[in-house]
Amino acid sequence: MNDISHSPSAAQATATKAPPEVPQESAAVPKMRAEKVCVHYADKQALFDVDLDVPENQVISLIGPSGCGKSTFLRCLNRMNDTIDIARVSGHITLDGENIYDKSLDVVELRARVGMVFQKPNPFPKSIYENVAYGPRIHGLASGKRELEEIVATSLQRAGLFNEVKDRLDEPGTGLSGGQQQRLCIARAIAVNPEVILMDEPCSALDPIATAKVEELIDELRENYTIVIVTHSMQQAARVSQRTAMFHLGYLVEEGPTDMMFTNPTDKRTQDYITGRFG
Ligand SMILES: Nc1ncnc2c1ncn2[C@@H]1O[C@H](COP(=O)(O)OP(=O)(O)OP(=O)(O)O)[C@@H](O)[C@H]1O
Repeated sequence: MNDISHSPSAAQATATKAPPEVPQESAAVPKMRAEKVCVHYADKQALFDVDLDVPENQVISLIGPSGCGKSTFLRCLNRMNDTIDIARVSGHITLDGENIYDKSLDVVELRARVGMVFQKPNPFPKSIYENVAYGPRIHGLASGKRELEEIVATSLQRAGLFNEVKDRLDEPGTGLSGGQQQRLCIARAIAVNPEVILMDEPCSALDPIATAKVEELIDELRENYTIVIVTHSMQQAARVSQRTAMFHLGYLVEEGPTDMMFTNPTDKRTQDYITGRFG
């Protein structure tokens, strides 16, 4: 991954314009920042010079037609593309200002800080308890059995699942309903204290009631976590996210407050996509 020099940030530009006598408020520093991110799968380029800020404690939706690169971009944020042999990533991505592609960075640690929830709920073939306890145990987050039990209970509570499973924690996670399994996967992600949660179409395999529960949960989680969600549902993007980024053919078309993106997008491709003309 190359570090690329870049032009002054918007924050710096704004700072230049501020009257000198007014104390400058520090501009909101993004939790994550992507600059000039390109991804190739072998010879095929899937992302072109993507610049995107991920604001802290907000939900940002990535939208766009199938194959436009949303999941590829999402996977850049916790280096999941490293697991794809033919994938090559260039550009610069930071988490709290730190280059996540730095050679000295521990990728396991990064993936604990930037957790991921996948399209299809994928609990381990273990008990509900073990699904949640596994991460904290391998990351050494609990000093003993009691503390581990507390982490499991708190994570299940935060994922809105505790009351439904508290009496059967030793039953298999795979025995839960699809929606419960997805909330279990969210509890598993939360259990290792992430700062950012990446969600790749987390509701696409769920029915409307389970979807509503997960959406409600996403809204609650925003208080403590930064969330990036890939979704095909315009309604879902509108319901859960404060900001929306529109991708098309590997390019980031535009990004802005969700209500603006859905009522007054500046790019015709966004307009066409949200009105169902393609995708
Ligand atoms: N593992 C891979 N190997 C080769 N090409 C890939 C791989 N993953 C994605 N691609 C290609 O990269 C491009 C972007 O795919 P990506 O899955 O990121 O798009 P997407 O917007 O998330 O699509 P969808 O909405 O259908 O999930 C597509 O052309 C896809 O075929």
